Amino acid sequence: MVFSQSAILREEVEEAMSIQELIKKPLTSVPQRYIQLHNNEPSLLAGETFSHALPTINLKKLIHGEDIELELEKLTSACRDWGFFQLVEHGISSVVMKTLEDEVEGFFMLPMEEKMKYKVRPGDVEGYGTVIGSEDQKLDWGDRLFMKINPRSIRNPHLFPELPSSLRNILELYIEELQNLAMILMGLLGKTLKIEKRELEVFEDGIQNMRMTYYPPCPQPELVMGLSAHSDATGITILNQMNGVNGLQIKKDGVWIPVNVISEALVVNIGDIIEIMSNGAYKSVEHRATVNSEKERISVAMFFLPKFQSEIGPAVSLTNPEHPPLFKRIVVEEYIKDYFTHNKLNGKSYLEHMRITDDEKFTNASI
Ligand SMILES: O=C(O)CCC(=O)C(=O)O
Ligand SMILES: [Fe+2]
Repeated sequence: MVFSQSAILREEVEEAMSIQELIKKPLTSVPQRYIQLHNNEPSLLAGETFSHALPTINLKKLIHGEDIELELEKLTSACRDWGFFQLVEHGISSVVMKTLEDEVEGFFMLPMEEKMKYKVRPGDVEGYGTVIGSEDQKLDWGDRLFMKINPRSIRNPHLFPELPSSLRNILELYIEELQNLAMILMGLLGKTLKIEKRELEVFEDGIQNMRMTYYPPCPQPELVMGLSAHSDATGITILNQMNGVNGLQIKKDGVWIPVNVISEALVVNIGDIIEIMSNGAYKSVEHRATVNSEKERISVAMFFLPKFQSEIGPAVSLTNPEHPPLFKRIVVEEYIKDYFTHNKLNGKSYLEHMRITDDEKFTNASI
């Protein structure tokens, strides 16, 4: 009796942790906990066209092309007008991309007992499954593994080091390649913003986190959200929509628009920290992941932040009496701690919390 009760309990826990487990039973309607009313916001449907497509940036042309100034101009407007772009010719080989896709898919196909070894532990933000804050919290339609990756000393011993070795090996390679790519991009962003080079040094050997997500098909996709609307609390994020299934949407001028997958392209987006450092010249953009009724979607997002002990705030080279700082200065460690207690995934609310209010401007001016 005790055994069967605990078996039921385990099943319930596993269902809350994993949509893959939930949909093993025949399911014609979505359980209440997953229903999120998001359809009252205007959005473009997949077939509809938006007057401009998300910009595509060619990294090779940006570095070795014939007209680098023109490419830099394209990058500037992509960051300023969109906060998001597709990156092609990024230098990550097709073999690495394909191996990673197979290995990440392999992870989500592991039996539940295996994946539960990595489950989010009480009070933790890392691991497999959803961080459940309260009983009435709405749940997203996606199974995730979130891990801190760099510096190595912050790797959680029961997560990355314990992953199947073939997944770990390809991840090590991908993590390093993306770290190099992120630094190249950061340098280019600095150039377009005219931020002094040393102000971006905070990103060298900075913090790198990773979220792998498996979004199973859903019988009523219009009622759920794969990943709720949020902006990323990062410098930049590099997203790999690895199995070619659409689902990402970004909010542009108040309208949700779909980002179509371009084979082997990576999607780069500006996070809250670059919005702060650029003093609002580049803005982080709200985005979300939708799901569909036919095919699972798999993505890996890599997040790049400055070093723990560094301080972030509007770049000194961008602020002057005509352009006063719009955001507070804060040490990264503090920023991250506050983020996880204050916000989670909730629009751009955390960035707003960093904004210097009119009252504070007045107080500062009167000191
Ligand atoms: O899976 C996606 O398309 C979006 C992922 C994302 O935005 C995130 O992990 O922060
Ligand atoms: Fe995101």
